[in-house]
Amino acid sequence: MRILLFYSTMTGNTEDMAIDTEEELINRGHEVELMDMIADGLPNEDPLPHDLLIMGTYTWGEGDIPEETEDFLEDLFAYDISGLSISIFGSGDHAYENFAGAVDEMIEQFRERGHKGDIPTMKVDVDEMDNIAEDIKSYVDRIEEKFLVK
Ligand SMILES: Cc1cc2nc3c(=O)[nH]c(=O)nc-3n(C[C@H](O)[C@H](O)[C@H](O)COP(=O)(O)O)c2cc1C
Repeated sequence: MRILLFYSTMTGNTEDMAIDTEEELINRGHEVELMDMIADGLPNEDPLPHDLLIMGTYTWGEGDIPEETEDFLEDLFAYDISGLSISIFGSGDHAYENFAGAVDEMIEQFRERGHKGDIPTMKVDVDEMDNIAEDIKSYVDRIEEKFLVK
């Protein structure tokens, strides 16, 4: 599959998850473009021709989507995303009431804009960040089960 993988990060956890996910996807033969939501932004071209759009975000405030992820979504929602294959992951901290709440908020926003398909997700706690290999493998398993046309 041709995959666009975007992430936003403040202290690097979500970036680490994005890099490991990219590596796992490449090892399985997929073509991945890894991009930073702030530094790279959404390409001017229509993102729809890609087979899959994966987005990673941290959570801010009280379960909120960080501003840079919001800005990215605003650009993305200029397109008709209703039929887009998407997946969302996030890093969070169970010390907060709303664990990785930005992931759920993002799903809500996609639903509000007419996206009806399944959205595979992965959430990882800051304390588990040193040991994410299994999380990443099972996440990519679920992505392939859902989207890979055999
Ligand atoms: C001010 C602040 C608010 C946060 N709020 C939440 C939250 O509501 N839920 C959560 O799961 N994590 C919350 N976090 C934790 C971050 O999402 C977590 O540390 C994450 O791994 C940071 O990702 P990054 O390293 O990619 O920037 C918050 C962190 C800060 C500094």
